[in-house]
Amino acid sequence: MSPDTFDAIIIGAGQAGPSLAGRLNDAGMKVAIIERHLVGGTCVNTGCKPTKTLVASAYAAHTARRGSEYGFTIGGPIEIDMRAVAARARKIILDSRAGNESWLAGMSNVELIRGHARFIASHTIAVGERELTAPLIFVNVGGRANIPNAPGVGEVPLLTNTDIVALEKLPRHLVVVGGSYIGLEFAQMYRRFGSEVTIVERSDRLIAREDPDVSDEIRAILEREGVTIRLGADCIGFERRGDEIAVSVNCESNNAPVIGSHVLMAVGRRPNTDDLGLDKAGIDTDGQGYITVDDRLQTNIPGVYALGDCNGRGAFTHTAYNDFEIVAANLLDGEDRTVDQRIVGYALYIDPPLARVGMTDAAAEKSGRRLLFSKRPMSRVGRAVEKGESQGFMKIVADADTRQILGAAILGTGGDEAIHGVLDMMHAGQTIDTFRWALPIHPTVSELLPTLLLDLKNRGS
Ligand SMILES: Cc1cc2nc3c(=O)[nH]c(=O)nc-3n(C[C@H](O)[C@H](O)[C@H](O)COP(=O)(O)OP(=O)(O)OC[C@H]3O[C@@H](n4cnc5c(N)ncnc54)[C@H](O)[C@@H]3O)c2cc1C
Ligand SMILES: NC(=O)c1ccc[n+]([C@@H]2O[C@H](COP(=O)([O-])OP(=O)(O)OC[C@H]3O[C@@H](n4cnc5c(N)ncnc54)[C@H](O)[C@@H]3O)[C@@H](O)[C@H]2O)c1
Repeated sequence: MSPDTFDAIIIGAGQAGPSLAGRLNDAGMKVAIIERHLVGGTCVNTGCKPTKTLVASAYAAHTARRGSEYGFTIGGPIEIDMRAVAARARKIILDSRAGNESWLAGMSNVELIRGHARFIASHTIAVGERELTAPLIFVNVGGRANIPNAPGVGEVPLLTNTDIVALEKLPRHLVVVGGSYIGLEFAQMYRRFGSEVTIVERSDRLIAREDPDVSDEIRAILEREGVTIRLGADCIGFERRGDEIAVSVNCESNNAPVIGSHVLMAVGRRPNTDDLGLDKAGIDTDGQGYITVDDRLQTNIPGVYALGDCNGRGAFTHTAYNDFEIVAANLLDGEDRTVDQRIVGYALYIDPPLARVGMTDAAAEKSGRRLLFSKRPMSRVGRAVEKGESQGFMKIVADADTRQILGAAILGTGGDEAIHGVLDMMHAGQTIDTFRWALPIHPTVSELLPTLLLDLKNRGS
């Protein structure tokens, strides 16, 4: 049987694949896009979309409970209907997935093939009985929750993001293993829905890739809402206790386990590359299974590219999408775009959100530059005070010699939007002296960014 020939094959219909299919289709190329599970991938079905939808429900409930602070009362306690909450998320998922599917169906040169794809040679893919070949192959297979090999794994039910976004029952006590993006978003959300929540984190602080002041403030925000935090959990293990699960935190016998009704595992992701036949194609990976790519996202095999979470160069929807933009610009528009040109920002959607761009203070200090710092509490941001949401702070670190912004964090209301002012200035290569003269709108969180720049000082001064 000779393989079906295409101009391009895309494996995975997540955050890069469908957009790339669209561009290749418009260029008149014959394209196969292969999806083994749900069109839209993680973000649409079990990641960003359902999570942010659930965060919105939790925020509404939290604000309703704070009614008296705003001058209104609600006739009775706030009751959460988890079936209705889950149904709202499900609708947004299904609408988005259907939108993606009809978009792909409308591409006349693109065939969507359902099934698990694996390489059988460097430019040949098998899907079930069918074989396909193309000079260009784009791997966009994403990742899944990593479940570590700890005592009790396989013996007790453990939830991942896939299960928890569809939960229709309120846990009595949710134990969240991992205090980073996934763990923190679900921890606060479920506390607001009414569960008892404990975060169990191995490191000695939450979201340890951020600066310590960010970790400390996030901890304080969560503790104010009644989330229990157990840090330094270096000996995770699970055991059934009747209907509940005992999660051991430390191995010392005097350290009591946490007893929960449900356990969410949020200890990182692993790439979906172990069942892809990469060895048959001779495609290199790193020690953790991420596909090795150059700055133009090409693997060691010419014509084979890896985009999105599976290349280890980003772990966000916007980095996956930007991978598509880079590859499309280089192949179709005659541009020369590279991954190292991008300045990455991201947001952690607790409330208030943490928005970040560029370097942390710690990374800036390590770089050996002469630095300027500025920090302002959200209690001195009028818009935050007026909204009754004044927890957190905003801060910027800049290079004292080049006068360029190196990084910023806004842990505060509206921070996920306001950070783009900094991100855009950094992208445009502008200095603090240009940004300082931008005329912002009052009252906004962004209006304090120029003021923050005026306050930049050496750490000692
Ligand atoms: C709970 C959660 C919340 C998140 N929230 C955010 C957020 O707010 N903002 C943000 O930027 N990012 C967020 N992310 C991360 C974001 O979802 C991912 O970075 C993004 O989905 C990566 O896109 P991708 O295209 O690389 O992979 P995916 O979206 O995972 O898509 C990969 C696709 O490939 C398919 N596939 C895999 N192997 C094969 C195969 N062999 N054959 C055929 N098909 C295959 C999969 O079924 C899947 O559909 C979140 C993630 C999680 C888990
Ligand atoms: N808002 C967003 O953009 C968003 C939201 C959710 C997820 N995501 C993406 O999903 C990815 C995965 O998120 P994540 O939070 O699962 O992973 P992560 O890699 O960001 O953090 C994992 C956390 O688990 C801890 N940990 C690891 N092993 C442990 C153990 N045995 N016991 C206790 N703690 C342990 C780590 O110290 C770390 O704090 C992120 O890289 C992120 O890009 C993004």
